[in-house]
Amino acid sequence: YGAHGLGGCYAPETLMQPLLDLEAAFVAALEDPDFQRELQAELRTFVGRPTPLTPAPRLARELGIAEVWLKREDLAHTGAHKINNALAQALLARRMGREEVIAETGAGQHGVACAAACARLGLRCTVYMGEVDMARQAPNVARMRLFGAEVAPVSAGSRTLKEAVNEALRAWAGNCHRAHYILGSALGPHPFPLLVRTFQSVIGREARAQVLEAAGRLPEAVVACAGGGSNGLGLMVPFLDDAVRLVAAEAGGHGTDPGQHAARVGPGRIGVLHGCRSLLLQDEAGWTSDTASISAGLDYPSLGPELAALCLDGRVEALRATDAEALEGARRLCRTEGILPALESSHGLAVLGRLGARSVLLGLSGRGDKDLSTYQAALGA
Ligand SMILES: CC/C=C(/N=C/c1c(COP(=O)(O)O)cnc(C)c1O)C(=O)O
Repeated sequence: YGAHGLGGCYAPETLMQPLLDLEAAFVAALEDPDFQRELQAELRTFVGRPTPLTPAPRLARELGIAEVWLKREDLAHTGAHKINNALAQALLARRMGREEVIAETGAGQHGVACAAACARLGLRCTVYMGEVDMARQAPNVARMRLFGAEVAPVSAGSRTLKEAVNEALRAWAGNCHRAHYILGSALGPHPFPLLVRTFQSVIGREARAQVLEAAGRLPEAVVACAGGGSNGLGLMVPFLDDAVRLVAAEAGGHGTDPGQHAARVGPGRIGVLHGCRSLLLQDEAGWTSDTASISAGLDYPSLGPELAALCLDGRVEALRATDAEALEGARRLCRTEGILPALESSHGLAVLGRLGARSVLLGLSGRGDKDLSTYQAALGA
């Protein structure tokens, strides 16, 4: 992707053929009317698409912005955008004759989405999740198990998303003829970044049509939080050729020193992690740095290669919101519009007031039920 040659397929020999098979199956499925018909029917009747584009006049007034629109992925089934990709990849897995799915999760939303899609399609599901994330997103662990998935605790390293991806990739490498690995963000070895952004771009196609219909023109700015980059790319890709500012909000954590945040644009340098070459938080010796964020879904040292390339090429502006600013963004949305956002989405809310834009469309990537204990502790709910 982009002038910096990001992306690629840095995978062990044993995964090369499964990745080639996946790319071929993906291309064939996209061209298969039956696959598309089933995917569209499931998105409509199981996921509940199209998700609404909600005007937020009271939030806008408090921020001094003329218009704020919210693309409501929090209202998709399981409570976040992750279901768009998980369902499509589960349909693809079944089409490839795979009987089981492996996945990683940080915030638990991707894990819940995979567990729900696998229950729906009759596939076995194993989700790898860091022990730290299992504690801070406990409601999602319960939901995965209720959907019949096995949640495999990961106790290595920082016990968050990075290690969960390591374990999921390792498990897939040892079982790649029977299992499909549903990678949850626009990351990983090719074709995963392409697959995920393609399946997530339904968000932006809907939002662009909805805002033209409701407002009669495009917004000045389109904003999304960025962990691996899937909800951001899904929302922004259909706007790439428009004269619209595109803004990605990264996790500013609780400081600017290495290990205190997960802001890759700026502090990150190009490196390889989890099969793809992209912006990566790393030390001088090239060891991946620790990260920190109040939101599990943004707490990851690398940014997906396509969104990283768009940032490096200047098409997407990367801003960062600290833990405290994200909490304030969540509090403000709750009080002005009666919507409880996921901590990840709250990073997008936190930057709206800084843009100097008259009209803004924000991707609300998920709901905040999973974060209630954090909100209660921080906001005294
Ligand atoms: C795949 C690991 C990321 C997860 N979630 C990331 C996430 C994100 C960040 O991931 P991207 O959209 O891929 O940047 C944003 N919003 C919500 C509600 C999220 O749950 C997860 O496991 O649920």
